[in-house]
Amino acid sequence: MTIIQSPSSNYSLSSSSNPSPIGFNPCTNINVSLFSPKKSCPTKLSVQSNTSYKNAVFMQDGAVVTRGNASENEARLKLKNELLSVKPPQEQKDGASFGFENYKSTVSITVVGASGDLAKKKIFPALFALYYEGWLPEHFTVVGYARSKMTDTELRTMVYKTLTCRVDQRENCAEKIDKFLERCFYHSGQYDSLENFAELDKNLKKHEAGRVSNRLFYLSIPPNIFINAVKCASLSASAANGWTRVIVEKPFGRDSESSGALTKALKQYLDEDQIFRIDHYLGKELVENLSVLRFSNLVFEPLWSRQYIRNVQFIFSEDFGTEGRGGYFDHYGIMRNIMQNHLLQIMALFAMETPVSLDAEDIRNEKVKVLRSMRPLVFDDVVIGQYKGDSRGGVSYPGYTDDKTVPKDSLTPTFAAASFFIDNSRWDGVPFLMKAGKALHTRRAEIRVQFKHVPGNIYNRDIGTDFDLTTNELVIRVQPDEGIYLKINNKVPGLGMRLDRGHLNLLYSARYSHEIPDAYERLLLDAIEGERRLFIRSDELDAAWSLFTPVLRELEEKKIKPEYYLYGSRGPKGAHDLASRFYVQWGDLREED
Ligand SMILES: NC(=O)C1=CN([C@@H]2O[C@H](COP(=O)(O)OP(=O)(O)OC[C@H]3O[C@@H](n4cnc5c(N)ncnc54)[C@H](OP(=O)(O)O)[C@@H]3O)[C@@H](O)[C@H]2O)C=CC1
Ligand SMILES: O=C1O[C@H](COP(=O)(O)O)[C@@H](O)[C@H](O)[C@H]1O
Repeated sequence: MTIIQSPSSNYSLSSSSNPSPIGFNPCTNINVSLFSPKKSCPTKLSVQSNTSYKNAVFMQDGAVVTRGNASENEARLKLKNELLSVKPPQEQKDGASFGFENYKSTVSITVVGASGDLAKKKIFPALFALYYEGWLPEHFTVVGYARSKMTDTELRTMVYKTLTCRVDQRENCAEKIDKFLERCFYHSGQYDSLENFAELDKNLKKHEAGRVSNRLFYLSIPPNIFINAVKCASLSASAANGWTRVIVEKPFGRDSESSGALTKALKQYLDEDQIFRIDHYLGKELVENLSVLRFSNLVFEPLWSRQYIRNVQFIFSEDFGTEGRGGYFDHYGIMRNIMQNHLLQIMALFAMETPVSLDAEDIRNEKVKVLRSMRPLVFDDVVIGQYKGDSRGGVSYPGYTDDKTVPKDSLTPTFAAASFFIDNSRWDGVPFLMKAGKALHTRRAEIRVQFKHVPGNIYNRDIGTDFDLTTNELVIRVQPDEGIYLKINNKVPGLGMRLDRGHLNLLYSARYSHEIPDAYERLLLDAIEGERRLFIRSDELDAAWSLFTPVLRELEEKKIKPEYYLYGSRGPKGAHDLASRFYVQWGDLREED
């Protein structure tokens, strides 16, 4: 039995399914019911389905209101979406009939900056994947908004070119694409025009057709126009009788001051709980799994402290440069682009205490505590690098400053390594190392946990002299080839006694047949459902900037020259020197690791 409490009303949604406590069991009947504490409201809405889900029955107070095909997940979702937005009769505009139709709500998703790179690359494909898999509410509309002139048909053609059926071997992809595109519309307007947003409002109302309207605005535009767009969306196009939420893309400023100013400006027009600051790394499957791994496995949680862990590493590398985005990148650099947000967020999740519950506020409270317990970075904790051109095997690779949008004398780091300490009782003295770089030898993102050596190890003489080789290491590979593996020492089979290092390996592609959803799918769905757990709260953001701002300022004021490294290499030597100060080796040094 699960109970979902509606954040916006006094309703709770309970669902039960027998006898499958975990996961989806296709051979069960399900009951999903809504209980309202207010007497004037219907007391029970439910769906019952037979084993094939062919003829699910949706009921209100025991009377059948509709029938239809439904899988268990779809039925749950449908009821959840439908019922959580129910308003008691006195709050309904017409105040009269209270049939099932009146509870129906709709979600309008406006992609602001629809003509841009992120919208095409990530947002439209993610929305389609959600639609394809049945996660979007029954009534939804997607509206692209930008200055470019486009018709609905032109938008659809543009979106169509970005869509693929993410889920392998699934049927009806073309049909689903057509159906999805029928829900997509375009509205041209300026980002700072209240009038243009008022026209958008009219357009949205047309599609919402009198239903309870919920509106999500995805700001996929350059940061200098965020505030204008938020102002116009909020003043001219907020939902009249449902929720209004805004997803804001990074960068959230470039230091404590600018971030604080952005937050202040956003809060002139929105409440904090309407702002969804996206960090797409929090939507990645393996990052989502971090808490599950730790808090639901007895074998890990007791080891998660200074007592057993020697150091923790957060590693991000890309095997391509800034190609095409150099202009944007040069203003921010790798520390703002990857470390201050993606890696730091993962680190906070990794190191937090057990939250009181899985509620967004409980989790974010714990993350803030970690961030506030960390020592701000100082100059000596940081190594910076910049890639230069190389040619190998007849191919030439451009240097960072060869990018036409980058100033020739740019000192912007494309690589950085840094060491952190969390001054609390759990982590006192444990180095947390981060490195992030572009144009390196490989593309990967991972968390590496290196454990302490076994004290008085009776097998020492069978191990050899390189004790680092015997370190137990837990690797959480966020991408690519998602997986979790633990390096252990093992006896080489045979009559002698020789140890080597083996991997206990949970490779996702071998274990799970489902394709892993893109991070944007999870985050968009969460925003639609009002789930804030994976979005950044303003105090988290402040704490994150406090850690980085002093050192970023010092690097820039002193015009510190980055250490150069070749395109496609493993990055500057300084990163190794930084780690060795703590008697640590980066775990990704060896190819087979
Ligand atoms: N692209 C990516 O991979 C990522 C992007 N982001 C963030 O997402 C947001 C959108 O990124 P992206 O799609 O790459 O951005 P784009 O540069 O592609 O801009 C999006 C749209 O905004 C409009 N626009 C661009 N520049 C201006 C301007 N100076 N004044 C007014 N309108 C402008 C254009 O639409 P029109 O002219 O039609 O109005 C453009 O199509 C940014 O905040 C970015 O930092 C974050 C992570 C990754
Ligand atoms: O936020 C950003 O992330 C991407 C890397 O994201 P991934 O999901 O492809 O790993 C990075 O390329 C970009 O520079 C940065 O702004």
